Amino acid sequence: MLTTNEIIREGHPTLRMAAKEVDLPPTQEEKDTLNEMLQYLINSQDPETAMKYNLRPGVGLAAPQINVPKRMIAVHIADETGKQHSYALLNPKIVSHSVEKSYLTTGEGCLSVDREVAGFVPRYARVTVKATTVQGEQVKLRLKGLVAIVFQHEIDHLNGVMFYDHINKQDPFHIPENAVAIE
Ligand SMILES: OCN(O)CCCc1ccccc1
Ligand code: NI
Repeated sequence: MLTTNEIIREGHPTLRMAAKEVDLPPTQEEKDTLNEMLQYLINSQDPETAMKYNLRPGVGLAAPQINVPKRMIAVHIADETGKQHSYALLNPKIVSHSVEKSYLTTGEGCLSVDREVAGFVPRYARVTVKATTVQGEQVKLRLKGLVAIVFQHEIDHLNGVMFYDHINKQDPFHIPENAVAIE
């Protein structure tokens, strides 16, 4: 089972690499890895399991974070109605996005970053993502709100981008032009 120890931290070169597209259909090993990434998120959000295995909670995980430079991401997150959504995706791609921006009012963190980095991270308010699920189906997801932010954070990892790369150096708490604040 994946634990937080397997997550590489900033400074590790893999976090700054462009991850490689996964040839379809994925190998059994690739499917297992992606399912383990999703299971990590589910475990990390269960208080008992997180306590038992000392798991740092996360809502998303990208394969480069476990030193696998492949274009695979997992997201496990509740929406505003409290409904849990799980995604285990191969080769996710943002195919279109809003002009409008959004930002998480708490700022962002990262399982690969063992420090607080203050500041707002400008994101697209809405994104359309095309991907292949671990079960092999093509999906087209139209996302907004927190899940849209998480997807952008994860897809950034596939391109060697860290959340703090987006923070305004002159004014970290600069609010992007008429951006949507996500609590
Ligand atoms: O790459 C995922 N990971 O480092 C866990 C944190 C996920 C995350 C946290 C805040 C805003 C967007 C995404
Ligand atoms: Ni991250």
